[in-house]
Amino acid sequence: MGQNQYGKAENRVVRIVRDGATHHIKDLNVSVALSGDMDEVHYSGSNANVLPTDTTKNTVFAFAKEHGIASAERFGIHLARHFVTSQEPIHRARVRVEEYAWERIGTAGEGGHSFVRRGQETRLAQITYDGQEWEVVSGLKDLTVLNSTDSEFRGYAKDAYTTLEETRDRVLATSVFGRWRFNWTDDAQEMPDWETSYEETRQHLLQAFAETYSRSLQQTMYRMGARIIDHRGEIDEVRFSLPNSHHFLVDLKPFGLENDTADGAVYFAADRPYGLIEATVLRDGCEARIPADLTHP
Ligand SMILES: O=c1[nH]c(=O)c2[nH]c(=O)[nH]c2[nH]1
Repeated sequence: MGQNQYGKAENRVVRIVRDGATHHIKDLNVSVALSGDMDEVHYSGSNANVLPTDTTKNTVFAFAKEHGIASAERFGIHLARHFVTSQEPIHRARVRVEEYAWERIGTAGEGGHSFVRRGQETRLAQITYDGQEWEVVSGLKDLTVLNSTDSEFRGYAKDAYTTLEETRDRVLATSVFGRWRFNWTDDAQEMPDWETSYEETRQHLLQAFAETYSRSLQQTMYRMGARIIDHRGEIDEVRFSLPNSHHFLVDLKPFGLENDTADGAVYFAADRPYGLIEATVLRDGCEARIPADLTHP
């Protein structure tokens, strides 16, 4: 018997808090994975150590009511602690959360109960607890960004199969899948403010994307990670997976039209294949722990 885990995946929990006529919404997709003393479950079929996945599902919904959802991370911490400390055979809990953002329609008060889904990105959080140490990895996916200039790609290695033309002015676009690991690992440490941390980290990432004069997506990506490490002391590791969403200049010569970047051009936005540029950026002295090929949930 090798590594094994079980739990209920993708519990879609929506919590509404009423503050008079102004309502607040948290919309999560929560996946629980438990592991521990489970060999017999697989060998003999004894379920004595198995807390049903149905129970883990119920716990997610009950905790949303009992404890509220201050943040995806806080909620995941509550759940992981509960499973590991209340069930002797469970030695480790991993809670993955996707959070969907809602934006108020109109002002709080009159339109205080009307929301429109904010489609920019999905927020991610993964909380792992083994009874002693915490690991919190937060992040986001599907945050699509584009620079319409200040991006070049030239001076690269060439061989017999190279046809790509060098460019000093291209569109740089990607859909950010980023994760970052916190150095909060112990209950004795002061917990970060998860909501502020998320908003600020997201902002640093966007700012670095916008402000970097790019010689490659690799360089831009490194700047995004380095800016987070420089400004957010609670984060030790950032991992990015960035598709290079190629925008090719269309050849319009057959129609007697020049299609030149300098005075605004027409591009073909190709969806595949795409370059896939990935890296981990680390604080000095820290080790990489976010698996390179981790996907969600
Ligand atoms: O930013 C880029 N990095 C690459 O490694 C690469 N390769 C390529 O064909 N275009 C690009 N662009």
